[in-house]
Amino acid sequence: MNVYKFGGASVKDADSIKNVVNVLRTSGYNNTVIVVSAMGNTTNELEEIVNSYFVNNNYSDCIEKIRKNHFEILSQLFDYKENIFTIINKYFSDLYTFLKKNKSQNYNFIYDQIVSFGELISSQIVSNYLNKSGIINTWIDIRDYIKTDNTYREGKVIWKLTEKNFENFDTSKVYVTQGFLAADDNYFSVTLGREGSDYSAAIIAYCLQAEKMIIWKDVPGVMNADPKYFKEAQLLKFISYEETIELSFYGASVIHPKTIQPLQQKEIPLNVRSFIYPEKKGTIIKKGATIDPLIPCFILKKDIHLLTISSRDFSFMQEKNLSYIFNKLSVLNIKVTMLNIAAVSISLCVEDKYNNLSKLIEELEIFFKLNIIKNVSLYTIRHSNAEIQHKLKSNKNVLLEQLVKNTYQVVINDSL
Ligand SMILES: Nc1ncnc2c1ncn2[C@@H]1O[C@H](COP(=O)(O)OP(=O)(O)O)[C@@H](O)[C@H]1O
Ligand SMILES: N[C@@H](CC(=O)OP(=O)(O)O)C(=O)O
Repeated sequence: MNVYKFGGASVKDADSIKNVVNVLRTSGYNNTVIVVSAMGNTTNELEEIVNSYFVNNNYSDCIEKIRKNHFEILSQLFDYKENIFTIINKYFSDLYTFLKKNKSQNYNFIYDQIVSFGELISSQIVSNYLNKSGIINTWIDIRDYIKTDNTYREGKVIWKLTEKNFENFDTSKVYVTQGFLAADDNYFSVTLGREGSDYSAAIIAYCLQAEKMIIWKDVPGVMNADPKYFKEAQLLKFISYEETIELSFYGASVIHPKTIQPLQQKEIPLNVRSFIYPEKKGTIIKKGATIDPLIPCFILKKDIHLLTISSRDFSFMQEKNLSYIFNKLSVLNIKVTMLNIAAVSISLCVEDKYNNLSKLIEELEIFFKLNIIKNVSLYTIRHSNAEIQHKLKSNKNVLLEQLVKNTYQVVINDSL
C-alpha cells in the first residue's frame, strides 16, 4: 500500500484538481490511499465563520463566499446533472444546521465541527473527479478510522484503537480520504492541528505498514531554506528522519513536525515531490540516509515572542520555577522554539498559535518579573559555520543567540 498526500495548494482550483490526475498517471496509483486537504485557503475562511459565530452570529456571508468558490470549481469539473452537486450542497446545509442547533459554548469544539467541512468537501470533489477521469477509487470518511481523545484542535491519537480500525482494510484498492480530521469516541470531529494533513497521511501509512508515502508540494522537495524567502535555496536529495524532525521542529513548514516519527518507527520511506514536475525525484527521507548535499539549512520563523523571565523573590531559575513556567506553557498550548537558561533568568522564544500569550503573561506576572519583546524573528541554521553566522547577524539587532551541537539560533528584532 502507498499513501499520497495532496495539500491545499495542489487542489486549490479546477486546473489544480485536473493536475492531480496527471500526477497520479505519471507516478502510478495502484493500491494507494490519497489524502486530501481543504482547497487553497478554505480552512482560513472556515475559521472566519467560527469567529463570526462567536462575535455576532453573522456567518452567512462567509459561508456563501465559500459555497460560491466551491461551486465555481465544480462547474468547471462536472456537468450540472452530476450527483456531486447534491453531495456538496448537503454539506453546506449540514453546516448551517450545526450552527443553528449548536448549544455548546466550547470554542475549540465548535471550531473542529465547522473547520472539518473543508476536507470533507474537497475529498468528495477530488474522489468524484478522479472516478470521472477513470481513476476508480472509493471515498472513505477517515473519522471511522483515526480516533483521538477530545482535545479539540489538537487531537491526541489513540494509536491502539486506530490501528485496530485499519485491521481489515482492503489494501488492493485506491481510496480518497481527508487529511487533518479524526473523531473522538462520540464521533465528533477532532482536528489534528493546523497543517496536520501530513500527519494524517503518516498515521495511515503507519497503520497500514505502507511501502512508501509521498507528499506532493508546490516546491521541488525539502530544500535547505524556504524558497519564498531565500532565492538561492537548494534541493536536499536525501535526508535522515532525525534531520527532518529537527528541521520541521524548528519551523521548516514544508512538513508538519509530527509526521516523521510514525514513519521512522516502521521505517517507511517518505518522498517529498513537486506536483508541478511529478516526474522529478524530489527528496527522499529514509532509514540510513544522510543529508545530501551537506549544506547549511536555514529556517526563519516570524512573529515569535521573546520572553525573559526572572523571579521576584531572588530565587534561582531552578526546578520549582521551571516546572511552574512549563506547566503554564503546556496548559495554554504555547510552543517553545528556543530556550536559554541562566542562573537568575530564563529566555524563551514562543509561538502563540492559539492567542493565549496575554493569559500566560497574566499568570506568570503573579510570581515573576517579565520582559517581553513581541513579533521578533527567529533564525535557526543547521550545519552552519562562523562565517555564515556572522553574515546573518551583521547590521541586525541581535537579542539572543545560542549554538547547541549542529543548531545555531539567533533572535533578531526586525522592527528596529
Ligand atoms: N525547507 C523548505 N523547503 C521547501 N519548502 C519550504 C521549506 N520551508 C518552508 N517551505 C514552504 O512550504 C510550502 C509548502 O508547504 P505547504 O504550504 O504546507 O503546502 P500544502 O499546504 O500544499 O501541503 C512551500 O511553498 C514553501 O514556501
Ligand atoms: N487544511 C488544514 C490541514 C492541512 O494540512 O492543510 P495543508 O495540507 O494545505 O497544509 C490547514 O490548512 O491547516
